[in-house]
Amino acid sequence: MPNDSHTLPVPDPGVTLAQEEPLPGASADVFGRIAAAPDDWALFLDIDGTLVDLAETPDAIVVPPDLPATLMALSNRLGGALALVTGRALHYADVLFDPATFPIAGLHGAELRDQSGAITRPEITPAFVTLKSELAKTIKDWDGVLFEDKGAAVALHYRQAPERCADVEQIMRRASVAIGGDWGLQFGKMVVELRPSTASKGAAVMTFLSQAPFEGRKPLAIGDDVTDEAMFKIANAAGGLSLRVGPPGFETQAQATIGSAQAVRDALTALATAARP
Ligand SMILES: O=P(O)(O)OC[C@H]1O[C@H](O[C@H]2O[C@H](CO)[C@@H](O)[C@H](O)[C@H]2O)[C@H](O)[C@@H](O)[C@@H]1O
Repeated sequence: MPNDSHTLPVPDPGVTLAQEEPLPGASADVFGRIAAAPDDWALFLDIDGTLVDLAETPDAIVVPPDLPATLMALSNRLGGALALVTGRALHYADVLFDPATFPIAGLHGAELRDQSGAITRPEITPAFVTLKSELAKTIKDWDGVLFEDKGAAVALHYRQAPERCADVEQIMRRASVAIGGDWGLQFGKMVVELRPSTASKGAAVMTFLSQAPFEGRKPLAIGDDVTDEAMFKIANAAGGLSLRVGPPGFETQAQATIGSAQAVRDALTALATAARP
């Protein structure tokens, strides 16, 4: 009996080309290309602002109940070539998608767990532990400023106190000078972080691409923030595709944009459930 479901296009969730002249290999039909050849592609997915909507605080995000299973189905479809690449600490990200687990890079690439489950983690020095506790003490009376201890990284969030932006930047710049070159500043959405200076989402994507089951596949990187630019660059250089979540018009290395985290989820769901060609 003929099965022509593979001829049904994967719905285009509103992908917009970032450039007037698309880069070679870029296409508005990003997800359709993957649906047509799932064995050729690997997916690298940011979490906050990409898989889940941004929220007032890091703990207030809502993971849609069907998202872990959707990602697992998609991972199976791609032969396991799906990795999360996040600024969150690895253990925190795992909890979000429990019981599903994936290869993952945490702390903007400083931590990495590969397909075999092997984990690499940066050292947390006593000096960094002391610095974190001094930061926590300094901001304890700053209403609305949140301290996020991520182990080998630390974040100060000012989403609930935007008027504290300059104070947060200043204290983190000072902390960066105090701790020295092993840690670097990472700016993000209403947040300033100190993360291991070797951390790079681009380097993490490169590491994954050198290993099974990612090796030999073209990467699609999807993200929404400054930290994701490094993985866009690597995905482009590797002959893959890159999508930035948000409206068009931002300066970005991404080849195209997609409107929202909801649009990303819809596209991934369609991809996970589309019939195999
Ligand atoms: O690389 P990502 O997976 O996008 O992680 C980046 C940072 O995400 C989290 O902070 C951001 O999301 C929060 C929840 O929506 C929001 O309240 C905050 O303002 C955002 O900056 C996370 O808390 C950080 O550790 C990540 O580095």
